Amino acid sequence: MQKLAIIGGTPLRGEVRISGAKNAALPILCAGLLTADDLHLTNLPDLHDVITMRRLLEQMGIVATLGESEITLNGTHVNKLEAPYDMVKTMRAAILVLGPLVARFGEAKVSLPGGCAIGSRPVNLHIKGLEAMGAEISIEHGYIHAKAKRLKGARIFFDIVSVTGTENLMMAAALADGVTVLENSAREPEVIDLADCLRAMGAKITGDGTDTITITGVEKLNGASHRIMPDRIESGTFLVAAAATGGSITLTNTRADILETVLEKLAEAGAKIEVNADMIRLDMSARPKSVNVRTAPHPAFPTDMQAQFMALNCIADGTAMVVETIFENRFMHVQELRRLGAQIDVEGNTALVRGVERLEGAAVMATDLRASASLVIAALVAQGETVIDRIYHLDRGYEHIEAKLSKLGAQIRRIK
Ligand SMILES: CC(=O)N[C@H]1[C@@H](OP(=O)(O)OP(=O)(O)OC[C@H]2O[C@@H](n3ccc(=O)[nH]c3=O)[C@H](O)[C@@H]2O)O[C@H](CO)[C@@H](O)[C@@H]1O
Ligand SMILES: C=C(OP(=O)(O)O)C(=O)O
Repeated sequence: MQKLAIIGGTPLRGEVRISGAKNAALPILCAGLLTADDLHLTNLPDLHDVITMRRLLEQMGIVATLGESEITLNGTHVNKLEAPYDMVKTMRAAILVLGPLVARFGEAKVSLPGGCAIGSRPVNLHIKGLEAMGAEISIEHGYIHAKAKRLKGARIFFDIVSVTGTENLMMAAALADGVTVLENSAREPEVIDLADCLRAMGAKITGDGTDTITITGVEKLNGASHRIMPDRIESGTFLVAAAATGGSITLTNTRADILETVLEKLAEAGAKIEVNADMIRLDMSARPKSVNVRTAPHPAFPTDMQAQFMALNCIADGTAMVVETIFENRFMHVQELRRLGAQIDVEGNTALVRGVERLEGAAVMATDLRASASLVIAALVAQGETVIDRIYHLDRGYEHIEAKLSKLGAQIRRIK
C-alpha cells in the first residue's frame, strides 16, 4: 500500500493550477449515457474516481476516446445496463448511472452502495424520485432493479438536500415525458455545471442554482462539448495548506465565486486574499486565528472542507468549534490529528479544537478522502516527518497532489 512521507515546516509558495472538479466530472461523465452522439469533455481531472467511472461506462458499451485532460464518450452501443458491486463499492458516485440508464433504456440494475467511513449515505431519495416518475423499483440481492417504459415528469420534494440525488433525477427528467419539478434541490455549483452540460446536449432545464429546478423532458439528447468547472474543494485545500504553513500562493484555472464561504473563513483566520476572474492569491504572514465552522448545503460552508479547516484550527491561535451537520461520522481524522499533537474534544457532531503552537510528525492513517487532505495539511506544518498510510483515498480526488505540493516547496515523497 502506498504512503506519503512529508517533512513539515516549509511555507508553501508559488503558483498551482487547479484541476477540473471531481464532483462535476463524475455526474457529467454519466450524462454520456443519455445520448447516442459524442459528448466531448475538457478539463477532465486525472483521478482514480474518473478512471473507475470511465471503466464502468466502458463496461456498459460506451466508447471512450481519451486525450490530454479530455475525453470523448460515444453512447451508440450501450448494451449492458448494470453497475456491479465491485465498482460501486469503491466509488459511490456510480449510483449516478441509475437515472440516465432508466431514462434512455427503460431499465437499470445498480448495486446498492454500502455505508462508508463518513456515514451510512442511503440512496432512498434517488429511488423515491424515480418511483414518483413512474419507475418500478425492486431491491434484490443488494441490487436496485429499475424499469420504466418511459419516465413521466413529476413534482419531487427532497426532504434532505442531496447533491447526487438532485443530479440523478435531473438527468432522468431530461428524457422523461413532461415536466419535472425538483423542490428543495441541491444548489451546489456542480449541479449547475451538470445542468450547463445537459443544456448543451439539448435538455430544457431552468432554476439550477436555486432550490427549485424545472426540467421539461425532450425525446432525445444530442452530443455536445463541455468544459468541466474547476475543483472548488481542491482549490480550498491548497489555500488552507498555504494558510496553515504561513505561505503565499496563487491558484490559477479556478473560480472565487464558488468558494465564497471558504474565502471568508480564510480571511477571518487572518489571510490576505485577492481574486480576479480565474485566479485566487492568498498570503498569510502571521499565525492563523482559529475560526468556527458549521457545515451545511451550499451556499453554506461545505462538508468537504471541514477536515481541512480542522487541521488549520489545530495550529491556530485560539479555540474553534467545528460542527458537522451533513454526515454523521465525518470526524475520523480527529484521532489521527491527535497523534500529531492536536488537542481536539468531540461531542456528537461538534469538535472543540484548541490550537497548539506546534504539531509533531508521526505515523498516521488516512480514512477517507478529505480526512487524508487534513492529514497532509497537518503534516506540512508538523515538525519532523509524518508518514500517511492508505493514501489511495487521496488519489480518488486530488490530481498529482505530491507533484503540485512539491512545486510549492513542500518536502513530500510517495513511498511505493
Ligand atoms: C460525488 C459527489 O458529488 N459527492 C458529494 C455529494 O455526495 P452525495 O450526493 O452522496 O451526498 P448527499 O448530498 O446526497 O448527502 C447529504 C445528506 O443526505 C443524506 N441522504 C442522501 C441521499 C439519500 O437518498 N438519502 C439521504 O438520507 C446523506 O446521508 C447525507 O446525510 O455531496 C456531499 C455533500 O455535499 C459531498 O460531501 C460529496 O463530496
Ligand atoms: C465525500 C466525497 O466524495 P464521494 O461522494 O465521492 O465519496 C468528497 O469528495 O469529499
